Amino acid sequence: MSTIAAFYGGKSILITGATGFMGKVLMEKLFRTSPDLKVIYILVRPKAGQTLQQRVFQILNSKLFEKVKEVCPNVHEKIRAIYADLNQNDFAISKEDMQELITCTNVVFHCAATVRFDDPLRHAVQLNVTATQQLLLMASQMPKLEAFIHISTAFSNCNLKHIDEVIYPCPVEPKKIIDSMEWLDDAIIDEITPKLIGDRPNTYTYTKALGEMVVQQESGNLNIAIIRPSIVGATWQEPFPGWVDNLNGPSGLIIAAGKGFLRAIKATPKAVADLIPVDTVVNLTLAVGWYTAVHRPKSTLVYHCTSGNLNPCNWGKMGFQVLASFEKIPFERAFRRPYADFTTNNFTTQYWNAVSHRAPAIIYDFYLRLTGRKPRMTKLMNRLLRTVSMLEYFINRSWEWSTYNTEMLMSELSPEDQRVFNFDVRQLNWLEYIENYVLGVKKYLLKEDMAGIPEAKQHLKRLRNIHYLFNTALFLIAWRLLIARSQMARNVWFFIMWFHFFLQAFCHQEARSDFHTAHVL
Ligand SMILES: CCCCCCCCCCCCCCCCCCCC(=O)SCCNC(=O)CCNC(=O)[C@H](O)C(C)(C)COP(=O)(O)OP(=O)(O)OC[C@H]1O[C@@H](n2cnc3c(N)ncnc32)[C@H](O)[C@@H]1OP(=O)(O)O
Ligand SMILES: NC(=O)C1=CN([C@@H]2O[C@H](COP(=O)(O)OP(=O)(O)OC[C@H]3O[C@@H](n4cnc5c(N)ncnc54)[C@H](OP(=O)(O)O)[C@@H]3O)[C@@H](O)[C@H]2O)C=CC1
Repeated sequence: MSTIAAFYGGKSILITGATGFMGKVLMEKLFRTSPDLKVIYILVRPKAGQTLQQRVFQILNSKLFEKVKEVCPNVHEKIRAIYADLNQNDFAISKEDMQELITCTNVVFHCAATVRFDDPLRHAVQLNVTATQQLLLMASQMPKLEAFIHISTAFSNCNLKHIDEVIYPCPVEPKKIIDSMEWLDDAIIDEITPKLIGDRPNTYTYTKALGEMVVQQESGNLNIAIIRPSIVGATWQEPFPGWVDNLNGPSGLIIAAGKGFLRAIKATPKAVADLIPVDTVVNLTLAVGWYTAVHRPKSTLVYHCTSGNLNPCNWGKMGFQVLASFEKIPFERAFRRPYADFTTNNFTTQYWNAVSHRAPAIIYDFYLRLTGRKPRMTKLMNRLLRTVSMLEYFINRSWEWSTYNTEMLMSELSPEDQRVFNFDVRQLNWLEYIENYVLGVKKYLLKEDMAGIPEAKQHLKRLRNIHYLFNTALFLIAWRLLIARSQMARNVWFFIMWFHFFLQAFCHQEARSDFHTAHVL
């Protein structure tokens, strides 16, 4: 019998962010491994016209929860959705609900956050810092509380190259930031944001760092731990491989590449792709909950949930494998054939953006106009390129995260716990994982049927033929109109062709050698 699973038996557990990507997998695993737990309280807000009950119903009836319903048929009785908005004072929780939460909760998992990179500082502070402070205040009044687990990110200190499992101070105290958000107006906040975030790339990483400081300062007598996952990806094993339900991290780019919208990206092939499957993060989180409650470490321990130092993969290898997976598992109705060029300098990035992204979008919009339809591709492409530019910071650098606490915890687990709550990322086979990831994106995000694969392959063949035809036609028209008529045009044309092929050869050479070395590495 697993000691960790037994620990959660009979417990009342409070989860924030339970409707999010990680929160759902956390709930699923808890119900599946500890079906005798007493209750899971989840703080939920109504969203997109759905009531709390409708949101919970949708989660419990999703594919993710199929196995849970077998082992815990009364799961809907054990989940208690509490109306809450983390942006409001006291989270807008009713007095009765608050009383119940304070009296009964044994373990808190704080997963809620805004994970948007472009959130205004005021909003990111409210959710990632102030809400954490308020939750800690609530927790300090819970007489039965055994552990409080805070989910942060491995990138909260991405301004450093080597990151230890410690809480690093920020130059301005979180309390001062929280206070200033109350009286500064939006224009001033926007003006001081770059100065406050300093050498971090966005408000997300900055406010997650402030959130950790708040945890340290407000911990009081609580048993607290912080988990820092890196880039959280689809499930590796549990409840089944490849499950994913949002576009964050690599998932959105996998779609953009598979549908042929994104064919080149500014990424360093040799940089470490520190991806971590969501079920690995959840297993570590549950193990940390148990360890913190039972062993009560004297100080707040930080656990890095990363893959880079134990089982490194790089972006070159990942891109290569994603592309290889599209051969077997093509997406339906692709705009162009999937292709991936990794470039490392701004000039080639601009070149590919113009030639591979913007030009085809303009031509397609022209075609839509000609056929009496509304053009939309240029707008879509601009949004995609904006998204890609926000992710570039993370795919052109490598970080080293030490994992002493995580490894220490692994050695503390019984063989049974190591099996049931496996977070040993050394066992992960990247090629298999990425193929399942692409399959999961197709099935669970795009909701495409596997039966459509032969037709998708046919479509890609047609696109290849259109591509050849288009290039040949373009060449013949140019030749007929210009080249045959004037010597000057001929010279210019030969120069352009030479320059184009030289650039292509140069870019391919650069991408290929990086790709090759990265793949070999
Ligand atoms: C040549 C190709 C090779 C392909 C190889 C593929 C493998 C390489 C993968 C590389 C991945 C690198 C990922 C690095 C991530 C670092 C994560 C750091 C860890 C964390 O702790 S953060 C948690 C994760 N958070 C995020 O990922 C949030 C990122 N998203 C945002 O901040 C916002 O969505 C963004 C990007 C600012 C866009 O905002 P906005 O313009 O307001 O638009 P929307 O959010 O409404 O979305 C617009 C549009 O874009 C789609 N979308 C959203 N996110 C992504 C995404 N990550 N990738 C692609 N597309 C995305 C969204 O669905 C919308 O589409 P519509 O069709 O509805 O318009
Ligand atoms: N995904 C990743 O790559 C990584 C994530 N992390 C961390 O993991 C944690 C979970 O992330 P993830 O699951 O991916 O994020 P999601 O964006 O999928 O989920 C965020 C959750 O927070 C909830 N939430 C946001 N605002 C409010 C609010 N005002 N009131 C109540 N609930 C709110 C959301 O609720 P709703 O459904 O109503 O919007 C949702 O349940 C976060 O702390 C994040 O920083 C760390 C590293 C990487």
